[in-house]
Amino acid sequence: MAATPRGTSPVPPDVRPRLTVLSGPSGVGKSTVVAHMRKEHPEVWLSVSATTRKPRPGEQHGVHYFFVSDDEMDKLIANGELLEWAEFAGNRYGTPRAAVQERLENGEPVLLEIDLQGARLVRESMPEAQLVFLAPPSWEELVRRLTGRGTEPPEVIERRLEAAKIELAAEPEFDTTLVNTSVEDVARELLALMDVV
Ligand SMILES: Nc1nc2c(ncn2[C@@H]2O[C@H](COP(=O)(O)OP(=O)(O)O)[C@@H](O)[C@H]2O)c(=O)[nH]1
Ligand SMILES: Nc1ncnc2c1ncn2[C@@H]1O[C@H](COP(=O)(O)OP(=O)(O)O)[C@@H](O)[C@H]1O
Repeated sequence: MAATPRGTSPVPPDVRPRLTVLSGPSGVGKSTVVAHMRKEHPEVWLSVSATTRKPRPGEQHGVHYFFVSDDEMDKLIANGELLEWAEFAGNRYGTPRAAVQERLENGEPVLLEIDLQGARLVRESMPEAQLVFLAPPSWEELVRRLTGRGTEPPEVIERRLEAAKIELAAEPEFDTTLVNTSVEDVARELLALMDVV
């Protein structure tokens, strides 16, 4: 057996990707897939983002998002408390740094559900992260889902569909693409990618 050089750990480094980023256009089904996955595997930790967007009916502070004012968001950014942040369709969204770091230091898998700009920033700062793109079965189906969700007025849907065109074009930047035809299948595939099952 080869001697272990002094100062290095005899335990091989854990090369499994511990940070997974899930991105994809608004309405593709990211939240639905993640909720399904966590119902069966509550041990999968999802970062809760801060946002200046107003809560939708049923959304809870600290569960779906930390809903913050513009001033509070300014402070989070200025104090370096966000791992990344981006403006999306007129609101700002950011990932609180401390909670993510704590989990990664404990070797726990971490999932971020963030937009394309955020995914690019994570890739720059943490090249070991795996980037997963959730794609719709078709453009028509994406429009149907976003419209059918009924949570945004028409002008907001328009803005999100404009952003979706840019996001769909960026799919080749991602390590893996999952097509959201079946929520159950995608949730299973995502768990496997995260090495949870
Ligand atoms: N960069 C970044 N994007 C985020 C963050 N949290 C959420 N997002 C993204 O912001 C976009 C809009 O989110 P949201 O308003 O909840 O709409 P939804 O994704 O259509 O349900 C989505 O692409 C989210 O993935 C974050 O912390 N950072
Ligand atoms: N595989 C699927 N088949 C049919 N409808 C879906 C599927 N996944 C999600 N949906 C529906 O599409 C809409 C948008 O899903 P949501 O999870 O809110 O998307 P996102 O978080 O990506 O914005 C919701 O009404 C949801 O029930």
